Amino acid sequence: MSSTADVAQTLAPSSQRDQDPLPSAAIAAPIDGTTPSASTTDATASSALSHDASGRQPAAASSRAAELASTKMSLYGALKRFPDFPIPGINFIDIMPLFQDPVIHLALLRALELQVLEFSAALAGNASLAKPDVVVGLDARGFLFGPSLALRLNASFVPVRKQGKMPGPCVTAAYEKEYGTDYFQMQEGAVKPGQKVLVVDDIIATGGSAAAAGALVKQLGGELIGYLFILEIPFLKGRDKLEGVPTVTLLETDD
Ligand SMILES: O=P(O)(O)OC[C@H]1O[C@H](OP(=O)(O)OP(=O)(O)O)[C@H](O)[C@@H]1O
Ligand SMILES: Nc1ncnc2[nH]cnc12
Repeated sequence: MSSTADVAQTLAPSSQRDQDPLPSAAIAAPIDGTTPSASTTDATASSALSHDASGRQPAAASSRAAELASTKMSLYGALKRFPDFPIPGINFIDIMPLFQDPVIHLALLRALELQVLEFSAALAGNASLAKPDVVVGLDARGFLFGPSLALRLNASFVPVRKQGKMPGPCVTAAYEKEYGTDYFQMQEGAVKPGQKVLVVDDIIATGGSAAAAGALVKQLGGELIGYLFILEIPFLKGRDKLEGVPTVTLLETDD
């Protein structure tokens, strides 16, 4: 009899495709290859993202793109899938191996930073957009990298949790996901009215979880400036539920 480990398969790289941009200058992050610090500013990001007078990307931008492409290949290589988990018919994509090896873990965080910079670059100069004040991570896998990413972006981290896990007054949203119904909550006051919020999670499948989180952010008065995911399953059309909010994913697979 085969164990679940036996049926785990490494994901093959899928083709890259255009993705909706995150807002310009929305997210400041270190791009110079040094250890990220919490003092990175919008000015740091926007100067690094500027195109030169001829309209070409500066060397820093193209080397960032090359680094991102190569890192994505490594990340794909670490993912595994498990057919018929947690229920028959679901091809479960396991992101946990990304955190088992410190080298891959670091590469993931770096790739997330680079990805948001890539899309920020596409809209550089749009003054109405700003870096997030808050990174909101979804229970439970969004907690694995949300706080680390928030630190790199010099933003706060706030959780969205499954119902009944947090004390005090909460706002609640019901949602459907690929394999069932659930309820998400945020603590009242966790996001202040007018704060710019980036919602992050490991996977967007049907988009139900992410849409519910976005609804909670808006209920608290936050400005939802974007979504960021490690992996998208495009055939499930999760983006359709996100109402045109800028959405970035590092990787994708329909397999
Ligand atoms: O796009 P959707 O169809 O909503 O599916 C995506 C969500 O499903 C998974 O979480 P899950 O609810 O299984 O919880 P977990 O993170 O606690 O394992 C995943 O981590 C996403 O949050
Ligand atoms: N296919 C899938 N694999 C892993 N996590 C998921 N969350 C929703 N769908 C999933």
